[in-house]
Formats: sequence, C-alpha cells, structure tokens
Amino acid sequence: MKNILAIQSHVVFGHAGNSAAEFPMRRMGANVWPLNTVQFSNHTQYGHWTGTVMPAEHLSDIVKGIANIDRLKTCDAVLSGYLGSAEQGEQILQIVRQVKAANPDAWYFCDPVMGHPEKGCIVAPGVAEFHCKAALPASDIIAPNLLELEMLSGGSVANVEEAVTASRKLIAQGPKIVLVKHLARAGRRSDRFEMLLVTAQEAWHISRPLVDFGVRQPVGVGDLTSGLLLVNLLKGEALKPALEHITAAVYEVMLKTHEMGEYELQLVAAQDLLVQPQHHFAAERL
Ligand SMILES: Nc1ncnc2c1ncn2[C@@H]1O[C@H](COP(=O)(O)OP(=O)(O)O)[C@@H](O)[C@H]1O
Ligand SMILES: Cc1ncc(COP(=O)(O)O)c(C=O)c1O
Ligand SMILES: [Mg+2]
Repeated sequence: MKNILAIQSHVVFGHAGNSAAEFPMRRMGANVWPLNTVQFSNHTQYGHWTGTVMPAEHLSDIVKGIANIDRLKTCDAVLSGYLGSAEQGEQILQIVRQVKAANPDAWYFCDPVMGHPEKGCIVAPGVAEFHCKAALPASDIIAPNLLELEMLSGGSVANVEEAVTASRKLIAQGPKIVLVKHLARAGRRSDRFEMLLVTAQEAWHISRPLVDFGVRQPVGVGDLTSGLLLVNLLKGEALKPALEHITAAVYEVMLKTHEMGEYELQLVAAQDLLVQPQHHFAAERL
C-alpha cells in the first residue's frame, strides 16, 4: 500500500480539498493521511463560510508526532493543495524535507491552488507568491490550471503549444511532471474540457465533453483530479493510461453530479464508476 500525506483544506459540508480527494484516493487503493490546513463549514465559492485556519505550527506539530512513532519513513508522497495562509507554505516545505530525509524516494505533488476571485475561490494573501517562488522548485509533480500555469511561468498562454512551452519552463525549475488540469481558453475547442500532461520528453493531450452546469460549476474538481493522478502514478501507471483514467473518472463524477441535479460533487454515488469508468477518452501524444 502507498501512503499519502495530504495537506489541504477540509470542508465539513460538501467537497473541496481533502474533502474532495481523500475518499477517492482511498477508493483507488491508497492510504491517505489527511492533514487539514483549514476546517471550514463549506467551500469558499458559496461566498460565506465559518471555521478556522490552522496555525502554521499545527502542521509541523502533527508531522512531528508521526516522526515520533517512526512512521514518516513509510510516507510515499506529500500532496499539498488549498492553503490557509502563506506561513503554512513554509511549514509544508519543511515537512517535505523531513519526509524526504526519512524516505528519499518520496514525492512532493503540489496543486498550486491560487484562488480565482471571479469564480469566488478565495485564497489568503501571499499564497500565490509562495507557490511561484518556493513550492515550484521544491515539487516533483505540479498540477496548475491555466491561470496558475500563467502565474507560475510568468507569461500568458493562448494555445496548446504555448501551454507545453510554459510547462517545460516549469520543468526547467524543478518538477519532472506537469499536469495542466484545465486548458480552458487555451484549449483547441471551447465545447470540450482539455488537459495536458507534460514531461521533458513527452507531452500528452486529452479532452472530454463539457457537462452543462450553467454558471454554477462544481468545485473541488481540481483537487479530485490531482489526487487521482497521484494515486495512478504511485501505482506505477504510465503517463498515458494515468491521464486517460483520471479524465474518464472525473467525467463520470461530473455526469453523476449533473444527473442527480446536485452542485456538490457526488463522489459517493459515483465511487464505482470512478474506479472503473464506463467512458474512455484516448490521450494523444503531441
Ligand atoms: N466535464 C466537465 N464539464 C463541465 N465542467 C467541467 C467538466 N470538468 C470540469 N469542469 C469544471 O471546470 C472547472 C475547472 O476549474 P479550474 O479553475 O480551471 O481548475 P481547478 O478545478 O483545478 O481549479 C470547474 O469549475 C469544474 O467544475
Ligand atoms: C476550501 C477550498 N478548498 C479547495 C478549493 C479548490 O477547489 P478546486 O479543486 O475547484 O480548485 C476551494 C475552491 O474554492 C475551496 O474553497
Ligand atoms: Mg484548483
């Protein structure tokens, strides 16, 4: 079994951060150690929420406890996502160093959640800068959406070719794998949801149909996508089948959510489809 220390948000109602990724990662066969950066009532795209941002030291305190029972060496990957403060970022990098000292084969998978004010994804000040300056060079795998890719690479990205070039710019600074989770306006077609998986040698493009949710798009899709990719790669899947699986798995969740007329991702209802999707989308090598 692979063990993932998952450091991101927790929402009590609904699905975002660990509340979107923890169950699917377990359902895919990985052990998850959820370490929550915040505990909120609900995700921020409702416009208001209650709850607490964990003090930055809380993160290292918990990891110290795991080190004290000598289990840190069994950690195969650190996954980070939505942070409650920029100070938490510094603690996470310290934790990554500590995990890698205990297990030199462990990976750091960074989902650089930077916020999206127009969509209502609210992130604390300094978090975007933390991802650009500190998390990017420390990561082994990074999974930006289009806006995050532009912020990380320091330039605009208008099409697939530019997205590959921007991803390789990131690779030159640290990570070995870049997942562009949503090509959005830089994609080939506006009626499809497209992603890219890029390494120094390879680039894969994939697309799935858009499900019509109107203006109320489900949240937590990125967190689900990142978690599923990490599990696939930890299981030793090659890039192409890993990308194909996560594309179909997330599509099944979107379809189920739409079919049930819900706003929150229907992860429990779609759990079997998530592991064995009925749809298949073929990735194309660029
Ligand atoms: N098949 C699909 N049909 C319609 N919308 C989708 C589909 N897959 C993902 N989405 C939506 O696309 C958006 C992706 O958000 P974006 O900010 O680009 O990435 P991330 O979730 O990583 O932050 C989300 O609003 C999500 O609900
Ligand atoms: C608490 C929380 N965590 C995580 C996210 C990230 O969600 P997504 O996967 O859609 O980027 C959000 C987005 O609003 C959020 O409010
Ligand atoms: Mg995101």
